[in-house]
Amino acid sequence: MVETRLIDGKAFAEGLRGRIATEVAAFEAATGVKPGLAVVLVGEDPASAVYVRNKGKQTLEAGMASIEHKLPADTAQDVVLALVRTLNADPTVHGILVQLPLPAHIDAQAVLATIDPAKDVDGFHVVNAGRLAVGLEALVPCTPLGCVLLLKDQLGSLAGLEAVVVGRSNIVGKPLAQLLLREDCTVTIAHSRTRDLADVCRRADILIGAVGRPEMIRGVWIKPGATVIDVGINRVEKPGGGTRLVGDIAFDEAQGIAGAITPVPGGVGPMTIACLLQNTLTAAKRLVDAA
Ligand SMILES: Nc1nc2c(c(=O)[nH]1)N[C@@H](CN(C=O)c1ccc(C(=O)N[C@@H](CCC(=O)O)C(=O)O)cc1)CN2
Repeated sequence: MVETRLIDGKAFAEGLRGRIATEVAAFEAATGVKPGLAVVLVGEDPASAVYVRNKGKQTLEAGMASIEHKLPADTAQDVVLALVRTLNADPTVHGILVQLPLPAHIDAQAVLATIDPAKDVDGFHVVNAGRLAVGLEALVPCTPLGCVLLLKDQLGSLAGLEAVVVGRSNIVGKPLAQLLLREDCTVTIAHSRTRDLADVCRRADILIGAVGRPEMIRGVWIKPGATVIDVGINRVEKPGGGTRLVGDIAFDEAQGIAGAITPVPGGVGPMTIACLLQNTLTAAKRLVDAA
């Protein structure tokens, strides 16, 4: 039985946001440029509205400019594309983010492909995905970046460690596997259709749950002492009524087996917005250097 440490993503993200604010102030003093982040929200999804509000608030707290565009759910795709093109051409905007999911009538890939890759602070554009895959400088997706920052803080060097990523989304699973490869991990991408998933997970020194299924990864699937990162944010019914958030990992079962684990909430989630701010500053620096 090992003692399982809790990885406090909320505290880590707070510290990171403080360091970013210091860097933003120094950058603005040196260049006269205030980094600007434009966020586009289409529709009234309540969770997305909360995330966008938090992004705006934390952007301002970091000393950057926040530009919000809220469009009704029935906005035509061409209108969204035209807005993105306007933001691409706006020199006061250094980062552009279109909140996902988009309403069903809008082709998300078409919208993401319209964002200038130099301002693509979500790192979802195929140019940034490709640059990450071939080892070139890229803007990288925020949630995977947050996972790697937490892992390096816990473990130092990740070189040679066996990492299993359960989940193959373009937003988390695939870019996270690329980032872990860049850290010299031995990486397996598994998913809900992987044969003998429990055995595959048991190989992992680093186990990542990013499959979007509540508590699918059981405690007995975890190698004793492994570092476990839970990317899942699933809202489930409570027995007595109401709802609560759970991750993709059965958190209670992991106690006494995992060496360390992120909680949900308060683990990976807060790192997503902190890394978005980091990417916005990086994009602003590169755009100013390139001008
Ligand atoms: N364009 C994007 N869309 C979406 C992204 C993204 O990175 N870019 N990720 C998610 C939503 N998201 C940010 O946009 C996000 C999700 C969760 C959190 C977070 O801090 N979660 C808290 C719990 C919050 C709650 O109580 O519901 C936590 O885990 O502690 C931040 C950002 C999908 N869309």
